[in-house]
Amino acid sequence: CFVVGVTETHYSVISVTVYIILSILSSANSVVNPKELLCNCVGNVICSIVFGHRFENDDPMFQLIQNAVDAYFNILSSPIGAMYNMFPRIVWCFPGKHHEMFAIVNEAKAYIQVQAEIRRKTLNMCEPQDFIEAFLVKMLEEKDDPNTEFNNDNMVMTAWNMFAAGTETTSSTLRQLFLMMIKCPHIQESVQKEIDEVIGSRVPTVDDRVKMPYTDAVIHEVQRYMDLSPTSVPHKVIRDTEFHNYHIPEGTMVLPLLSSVLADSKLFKNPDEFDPENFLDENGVFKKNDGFFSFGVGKRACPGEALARVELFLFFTSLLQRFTFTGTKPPEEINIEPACSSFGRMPRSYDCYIKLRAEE
Ligand code: HEM
Repeated sequence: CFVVGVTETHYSVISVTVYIILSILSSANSVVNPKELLCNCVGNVICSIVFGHRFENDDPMFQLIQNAVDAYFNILSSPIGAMYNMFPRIVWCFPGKHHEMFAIVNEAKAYIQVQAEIRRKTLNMCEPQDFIEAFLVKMLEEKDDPNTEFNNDNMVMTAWNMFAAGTETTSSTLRQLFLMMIKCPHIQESVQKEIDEVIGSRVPTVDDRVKMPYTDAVIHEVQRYMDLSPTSVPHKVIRDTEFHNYHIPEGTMVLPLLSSVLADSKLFKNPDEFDPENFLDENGVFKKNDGFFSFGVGKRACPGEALARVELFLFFTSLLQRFTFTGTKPPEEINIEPACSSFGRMPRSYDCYIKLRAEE
């Protein structure tokens, strides 16, 4: 099956980074809200994987997908979304914005389907070029297996899931990362110092991460502190289960409370504070922490973790290598506490200056 290796991912991220840097350059030194910029670049990484190429930001098909993801998250974060998650059949019968959301998500899925039809005609079984082609190859290989999961519906759904699960999560984390840099300029300076020493002016690579414990610790700590998905996603117990003297009957819905671990004072010093030292030992070496549950844990943990970690590292270092982020108000007035929605904890909207470091 098509596996997105680190190298392919790396090149997708880097090619998208060039565009984001160019977009920032055109608005450097003026006030910007980084949301659209970051959503577009993360969205284009998923496009590179699913469709095999990136889009211009004003491409109508790219905008269709971005709007579908946006509508999906707006509903997911709203009370109607929370109600729909619990009582889908009842809420479906009521009028409301969720119907508009389903309509636009269906348009995005129809686009994925059209792209699959185009690829079906010229499919090279030996060299799939993107996720859709790889899925089609698997469908053909397993066409005689009555139990195969590789069918058309699953192709469309998994491609859409890459957008739904892999864009807002990563771009929100990036927004929170840069917000923390604005709030804590001394931390931003230390990250930039490490970038200058380890990477200099060349293009960052994933291999740099092991040589950059401080930067890695900052990224981990931002993820821990922001606690993007406090209750993870609901799971259902598939058989009667005994767990720590509790009997959990088959069919029970279970919500893993990731926050209870991410904010455990036995695992993290001052868990309510933002402190990269949580992931560093006394010699400044990166220290793994078993309580880092931002991507969930176990068999159903996030399958996009490796991709997300590459994106966070490469976008963060590529941008701080060239730019410094500063706020439009003094750091002490900046609220870094993520806003709670029914879906998760999202960074607050903010404006900032993105200044070229060469001009500092
Ligand atoms: C910073 C970025 C991300 C965070 C914090 C994150 C976090 C999570 C969490 C907490 C879960 C639930 C795990 C569980 O049920 O225990 C999850 C599931 C999932 N994530 Fe991510 N994720 C991120 C990025 C991505 C990316 C980039 C992709 C794919 C391109 C992705 C695809 C998925 C999918 C498909 C699931 C559902 C897995 C299942 O149901 O078995 N995620 N993610």
